Amino acid sequence: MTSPAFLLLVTALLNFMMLLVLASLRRSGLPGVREWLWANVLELLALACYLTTPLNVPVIPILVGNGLLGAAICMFYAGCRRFSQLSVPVRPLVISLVLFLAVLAGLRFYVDQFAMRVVVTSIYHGGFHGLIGYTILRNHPQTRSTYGHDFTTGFAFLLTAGYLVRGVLYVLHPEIKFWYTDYSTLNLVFLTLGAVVIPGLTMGAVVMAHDAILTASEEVASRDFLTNALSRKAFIEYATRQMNTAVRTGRPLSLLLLDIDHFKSINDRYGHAVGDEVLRDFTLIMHNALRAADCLGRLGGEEFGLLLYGASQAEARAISERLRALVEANTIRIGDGLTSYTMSGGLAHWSPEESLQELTLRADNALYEAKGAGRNRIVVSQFTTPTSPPQ
Ligand SMILES: Nc1nc2c(ncn2[C@@H]2O[C@H](COP(=O)(O)OP(=O)(O)OP(=O)(O)O)[C@@H](O)[C@H]2O)c(=O)[nH]1
Repeated sequence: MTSPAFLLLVTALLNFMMLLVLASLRRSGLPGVREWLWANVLELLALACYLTTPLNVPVIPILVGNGLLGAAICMFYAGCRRFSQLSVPVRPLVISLVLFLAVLAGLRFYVDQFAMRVVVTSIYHGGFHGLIGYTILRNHPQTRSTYGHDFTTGFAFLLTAGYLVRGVLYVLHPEIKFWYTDYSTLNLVFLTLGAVVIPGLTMGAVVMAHDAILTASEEVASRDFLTNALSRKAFIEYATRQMNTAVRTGRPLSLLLLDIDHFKSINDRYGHAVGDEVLRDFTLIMHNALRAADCLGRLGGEEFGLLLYGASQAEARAISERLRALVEANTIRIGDGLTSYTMSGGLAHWSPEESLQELTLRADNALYEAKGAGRNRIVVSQFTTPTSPPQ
């Protein structure tokens, strides 16, 4: 038969299993995982204290057990804050826990008020679950939906509601029996819900952590290691997406292909390491000069692609010229001296009937022309409608 003790054992088992799952994330180095692990350990210890209730040593379940469980939810909240790159308010957390335990001690050893203890516990835990839901909701990634964040937020708010209902119920019916000896359906429902609190939240945390790991590895895979510009593959994917958006919105789009002039001679003269430094310096100039929406990709060697979304043909031309002038005016320190380098560019303004390949070909031809015309210049490709062959 289902009893409160049996439910406590099931909770402990669930907890232990989630602890093992969480332990697999220790190596990830993600902030928050350590606190979530501690929350599960503390909950396991709290459950062990509750199981001693029949021994009739009230200090163990009431003060030690509730203290450990209170600390577990504080730890879980701290983990959520650390995971969301927020600081942990250690002092307020400790004060809230001490106050909570002081009130519980008063409600047991000065006036023995079981129902009031349940109300206070419900307010304490309900409040923390509300804070957990709020923290995760506030730090939900802006650009995509993530199941882990949605689940954790929803579950935490649901638990807040559950605790509030329990609190209100005990205010209205203070005659309800002591939980450990109460086999009523209502008590068992509350205990069953309580059993899934930390394991459920931990499951949400694990899914959020997996999402963060996946996002970080996607980011690494899409970036060029040396310059941090987008890799060729990621740039083409990004350009394709932007082109589809431009088709929908009718906003202008330009592609600028950039190439550092005489880069081979920089390598030959100063060595490969300095060549690498020039590549990094070049990317830095671009990133400092561009808007976040303008995307730079390294297409290979010393050739880069820049997608200018939303800029008219005249604007794209002015931006390209400004970038060229910035590179020309820039100096880079090599050993004791300074040196400078230049770049050439081929600019093509997108016409809606053009594919990405056709646009790239035009920009590439313009770049070739810029090199042939003496380098350190931007050549603009003009789109011409292909004429249909005579009938
Ligand atoms: N340091 C360094 N060099 C690279 C890297 N990738 C390619 N290169 C070098 O870039 C050089 C490109 O040389 P070229 O294609 O002849 O171009 P260039 O010398 O800039 O001549 P123009 O483009 O005609 O002005 C080659 O020597 C490659 O070895 C890299 O990641 N680091």
